[in-house]
Amino acid sequence: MKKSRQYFIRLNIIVPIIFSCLAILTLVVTYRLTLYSIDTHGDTISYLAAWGIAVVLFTFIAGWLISRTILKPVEAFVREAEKLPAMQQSAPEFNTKDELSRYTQVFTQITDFLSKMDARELFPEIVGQSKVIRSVLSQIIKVAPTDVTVLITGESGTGKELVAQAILKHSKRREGPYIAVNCAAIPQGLLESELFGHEKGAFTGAVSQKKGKFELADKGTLFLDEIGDMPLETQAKILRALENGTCERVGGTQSISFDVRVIAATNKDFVELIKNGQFREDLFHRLNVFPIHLPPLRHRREDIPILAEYFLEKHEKDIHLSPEAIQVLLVSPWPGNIRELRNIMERAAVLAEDGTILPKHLTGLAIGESEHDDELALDEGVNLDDKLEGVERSIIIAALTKTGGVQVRAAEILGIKERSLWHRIRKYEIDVKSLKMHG
Ligand SMILES: Nc1ncnc2c1ncn2[C@@H]1O[C@H](COP(=O)(O)OP(=O)(O)OP(=O)(O)O)[C@@H](O)[C@H]1O
Repeated sequence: MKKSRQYFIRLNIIVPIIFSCLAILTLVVTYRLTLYSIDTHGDTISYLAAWGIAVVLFTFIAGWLISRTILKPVEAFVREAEKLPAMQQSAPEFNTKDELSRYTQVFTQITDFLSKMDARELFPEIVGQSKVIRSVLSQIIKVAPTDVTVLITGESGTGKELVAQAILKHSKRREGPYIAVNCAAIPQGLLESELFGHEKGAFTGAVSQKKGKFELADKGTLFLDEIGDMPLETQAKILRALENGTCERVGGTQSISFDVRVIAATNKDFVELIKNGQFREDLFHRLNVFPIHLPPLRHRREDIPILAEYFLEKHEKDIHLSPEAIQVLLVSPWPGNIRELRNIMERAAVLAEDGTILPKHLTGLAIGESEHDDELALDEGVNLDDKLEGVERSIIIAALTKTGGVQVRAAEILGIKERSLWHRIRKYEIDVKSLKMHG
């Protein structure tokens, strides 16, 4: 049987071509008619008007037919999409708007849904649904498959190493070696020999030749943690090594090539370090190719209840947080960030005898020293509405976490109508499903 040939037609090219042809046709017909009327008839105006109306009608009908043909499959898609349970759950008001708004609404819902699904499926170990965490996940998706150097910044315990591992997991080098160096944990005198290796007898104690981390990470990834704590001389050597793709072992003369992707992290403020002459600006620029910043937990309080439930899930016993405990967690300053939250939850899980964590079980938490000042501080560019919305969002998430995502009960707790809660859930883009998952 003869195979029929298949063509791929791009709508965004074909539609403008069709309409351009129609416009050209209209111009040619009008021009011809004008000439014809002037040559043969005295009553030019009525002839022109009649033909003009005919041409306009023709163009309109042709345009309508074309757009119907194009929009028919779109309409069918939107109708089918609206029937999906996930869509009905999140948007029961599709029929209220005009056609264009309806299409826009459905497409926004679908893309939103897909992006969340994608991120959650790809990074199940990174918990959180704040805007900032979603933006971090989309940055990871973009940068992971490339060989670009990544600089992760953020306070201690914000998840920098977790993010570095997520990048590695989704990179082309995931099968290659992954070498992590904590630059702050290695004594200054030993750091260079750790990074670049040393030859036998290079210094007292160098009883044999040793490969450096750059060499060991060849064809893989080198994670330079706490890079802000690196001494200036080592910084100069790191810069040279990164620029040239080669290094020399301490006490050696031979140049060793390496093919390494660098991910660096620090909890220090580079602006301060550079200003104080503690960090080389050129090395900073060499590392800062793709920056990812992880804000402290107190700046993304909406993630606290989900993270807390996530850490409790790991516990064998069925343990839940009381609403009072959630409120306490929400106002704590969290200087140790997510690491501190994890530790507090682990301790509370042991202390909660009947499976419910109460405020008294949250031992070691800085209650009363709440850094509300941090949140409510009148820093430059403060926006009252944004701050209030952040607080409102956190309270709604706390209620939804408590009810395991059941909106009727959450609305009761909050003393608002279910419909009003639904509107707020949409406004703040709260992912109720993930609360069900972790609740
Ligand atoms: N978004 C998150 N979801 C789940 N667990 C998290 C998240 N962020 C951090 N954690 C957990 O918190 C702990 C601390 O994270 P991590 O070691 O990555 O922080 P860090 O920023 O590298 O800290 P440091 O600067 O002190 O080295 C780890 O147990 C990590 O798994």
